[in-house]
Amino acid sequence: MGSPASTPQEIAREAVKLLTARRLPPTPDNFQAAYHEVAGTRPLQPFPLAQLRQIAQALPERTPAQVRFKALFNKAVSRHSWDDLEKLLTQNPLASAAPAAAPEPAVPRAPSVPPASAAGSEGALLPPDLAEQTARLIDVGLPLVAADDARLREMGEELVRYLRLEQQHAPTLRRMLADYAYRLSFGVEEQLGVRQGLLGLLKQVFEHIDAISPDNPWLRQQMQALVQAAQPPLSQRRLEDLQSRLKDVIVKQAEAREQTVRAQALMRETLATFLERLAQTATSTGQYQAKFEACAQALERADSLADMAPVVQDAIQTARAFAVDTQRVAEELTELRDRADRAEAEVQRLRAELDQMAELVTHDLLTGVLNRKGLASAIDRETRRAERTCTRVCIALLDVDDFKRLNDTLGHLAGDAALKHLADVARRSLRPQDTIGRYGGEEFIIVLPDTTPEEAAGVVQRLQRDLSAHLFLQGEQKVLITFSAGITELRHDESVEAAIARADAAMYRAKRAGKNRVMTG
Ligand SMILES: Nc1nc2c(ncn2[C@@H]2O[C@H](COP(=O)(O)OP(=O)(O)OP(=O)(O)O)[C@@H](O)[C@H]2O)c(=O)[nH]1
Repeated sequence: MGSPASTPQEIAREAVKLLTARRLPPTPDNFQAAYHEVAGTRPLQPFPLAQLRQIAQALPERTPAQVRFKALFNKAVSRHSWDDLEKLLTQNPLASAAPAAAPEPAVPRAPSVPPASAAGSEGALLPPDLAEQTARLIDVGLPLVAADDARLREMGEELVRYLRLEQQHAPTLRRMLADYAYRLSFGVEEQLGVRQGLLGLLKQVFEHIDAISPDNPWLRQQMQALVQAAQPPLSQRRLEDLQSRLKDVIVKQAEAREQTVRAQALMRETLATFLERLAQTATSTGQYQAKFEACAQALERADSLADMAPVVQDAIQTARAFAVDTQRVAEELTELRDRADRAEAEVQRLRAELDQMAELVTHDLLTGVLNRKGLASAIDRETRRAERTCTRVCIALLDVDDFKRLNDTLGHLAGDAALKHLADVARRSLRPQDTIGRYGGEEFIIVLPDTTPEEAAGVVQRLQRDLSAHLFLQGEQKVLITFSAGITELRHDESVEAAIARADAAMYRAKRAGKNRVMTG
């Protein structure tokens, strides 16, 4: 070889010579190798276009992030750009954080996290307060979202632990958050499905109970209220109310069923015995009557004392048998009376038992709101909740104005309907967390959790406005129902009775001040 080749033509020529000298066939690969050897350069690997296109085709496209990743991959391949491919494979979160196990299913994902270099945060540390807030956010939600998913709970707890370390590495945190969010999206969807399914089931159960309920207007009304109450949105209070109403329904149903069964059994038994005795008495009386008549005829026909003697004997025997039979009937009747007495005692006992069961009922029969007993437990529950959550709870005592006059002019039934109207408007007007109950006669109590006396006054005044907007209809007549109210805050260190007495005193002040107003005590 002379002076080193410097132009491509010279290099090519030298390369051909080299192939000839080595007796190698001039294939493109051999020529390329000889060319680089002469030029003293590194042989370039050809760009594996076909193989990369094959890989691109196999890439999944189930999530928006995957679709984006595939588009970028295809673009880099079309441009034969190793640089773009390298960037894409090393910096894209989808490539670096993809779960090793199953491929990602088609679930909506949060917009993908920008590449670390783009965010300029590679290796950046999270401010401690932000880390703690994020940890709390995840920690607080875990019992709900991971209740039925042990893996999600594990991932959440791991994330919380990591966030509570002294420092967090941004790419690691990004990966952990992406994995958690990905799994969480399933968990939330599952929980929503379960919730909807349960509500549907509850509604079906209520409708079924309604269909088999005895024809009792109160029960029917309660069942309809239950079906209505089992609609979203649900709250803990609504569920407690549902539970308490369902208890009432169960007690009432048991009561109605037992009463019916007992009454039917007693009636059937008494009737059967009565008919049996009637038949017996009729038969035996008829038989004796015939015998006595036969004796009388024989006596008439008898001419002598000797003829009479057997007839008399027969008559005496018949009379004795009649007496024995009568005695037996008397004894049986006494036994029947004893049985009736025992049945009566049983009915009394049952009635006492039913009275006891009625004690368990927590809702007012007329208006459907809580009764005194239900109110007592609602107040107790809210007081304890307020203590636990360090919040305030108020009660408002409402007394309908001039109710006696309404009863006197429109009748007692209209008075009843007016109370029901008030309860219905109140139920619609009050906030979901408030509870109303009938304290007695024309008095109602509203329990207002997490409320100051001023806010409570606002709630009650809104109810007054709603009552003016929804007049009570009695036939053609529109009647305005007003009430006076006393409001007080429940204190932890006093009895409920003391608080009610204070609300009552405030309510009386409202009456004296001209009615249809609210006072705080
Ligand atoms: N229709 C009906 N009336 C009731 C019921 N409970 C109590 N009442 C009547 O409510 C009336 C209350 O009368 P009062 O205590 O004099 O009060 P008022 O007429 O509302 O007068 P003020 O309270 O001073 O506005 C009485 O006549 C009771 O008989 C009920 O369940 N139905």
